[in-house]
Amino acid sequence: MDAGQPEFGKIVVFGTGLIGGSFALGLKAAGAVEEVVGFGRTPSTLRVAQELGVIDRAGINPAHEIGDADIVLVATPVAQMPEIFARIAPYLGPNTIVTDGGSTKGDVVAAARAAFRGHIGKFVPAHPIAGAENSGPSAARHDLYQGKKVVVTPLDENNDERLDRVKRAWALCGADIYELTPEMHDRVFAAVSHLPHLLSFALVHDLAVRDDAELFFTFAASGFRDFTRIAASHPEMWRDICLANRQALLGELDSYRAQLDDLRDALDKADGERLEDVFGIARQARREWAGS
Ligand SMILES: NC(=O)c1ccc[n+]([C@@H]2O[C@H](COP(=O)([O-])OP(=O)(O)OC[C@H]3O[C@@H](n4cnc5c(N)ncnc54)[C@H](O)[C@@H]3O)[C@@H](O)[C@H]2O)c1
Ligand SMILES: O=C(O)C(=O)C[C@]1(C(=O)O)C=C[C@@H](O)C=C1
Repeated sequence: MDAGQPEFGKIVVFGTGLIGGSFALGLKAAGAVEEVVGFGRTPSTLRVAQELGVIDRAGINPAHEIGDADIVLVATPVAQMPEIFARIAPYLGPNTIVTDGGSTKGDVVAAARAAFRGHIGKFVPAHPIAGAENSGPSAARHDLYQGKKVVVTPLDENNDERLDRVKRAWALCGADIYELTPEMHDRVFAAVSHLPHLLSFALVHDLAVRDDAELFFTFAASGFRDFTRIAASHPEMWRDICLANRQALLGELDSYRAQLDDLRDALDKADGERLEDVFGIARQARREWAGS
């Protein structure tokens, strides 16, 4: 690498929203990329992404953009990825590395294997553990990944050079890099991300469909705000995540229902000791986790 020369030449981003856009802005802020080309579902999103400086230009034909790209990041809802992988597979160049930002890994890896076949080593799966309830290019931030974790789930076919390039790109965005297997990843995030989103959507939905919903929302305060921030997240994205990881999520949901049944039983019996026990263990775990 020449002094003053960005580490990456061309980066292609499919899905220039919160996750893809923040990756592009993070690399730009680090002076680590020459050009960012965006592909989107709608021209208006790409126009906004370009106006905001998230991308330098919109791509028109993958056949002209993939072969000389250093990294192709696919950061669309996960159900869109199989078709995108199939579209770009014929055009991978000798140095092209494909990665993704999807919240689930088992389904994404399976889709990549089906599309890339003998070239699967060029696909390095990843998941930034950073985000927000906001979406689209206007939600993208150059510092979204600063001090946050990115989980890479390497494949046996990934060589060290490709793995290191993907890790390096995320590190340049300010992230700390971790590794899990795709299976372990999906089991963990079913519990600590996918279930909480499902519960938050469920609570707000339960209130929103009541005839007197307004009464409840009028008086809902900071506890409700904290519990439900993530219910403002993108429905399509969360539909895809829940369906993609539904086996692990069903397991976590069953375990949570058992916990609720236990609390219901304690309430029914006016068993304050049991309630305090559960609340106490939860409080300590939450405080230790949050460092407070
Ligand atoms: N939001 C989060 O907190 C978060 C965190 C980590 C990972 N993720 C994952 O990152 C991915 C993107 O999420 P996001 O929050 O950036 O969503 P987003 O809605 O902000 O951005 C996604 C973008 O993809 C575009 N898109 C949809 N289908 C497309 C297609 N077929 N081709 C090209 N572009 C397409 C959309 O128009 C949108 O601009 C998802 O897979 C999600 O699971 C999200
Ligand atoms: O901060 C938020 O709004 C998020 O939901 C971020 C969050 C999560 O923590 O669950 C959501 C999905 C991801 O794949 C990673 C991170």
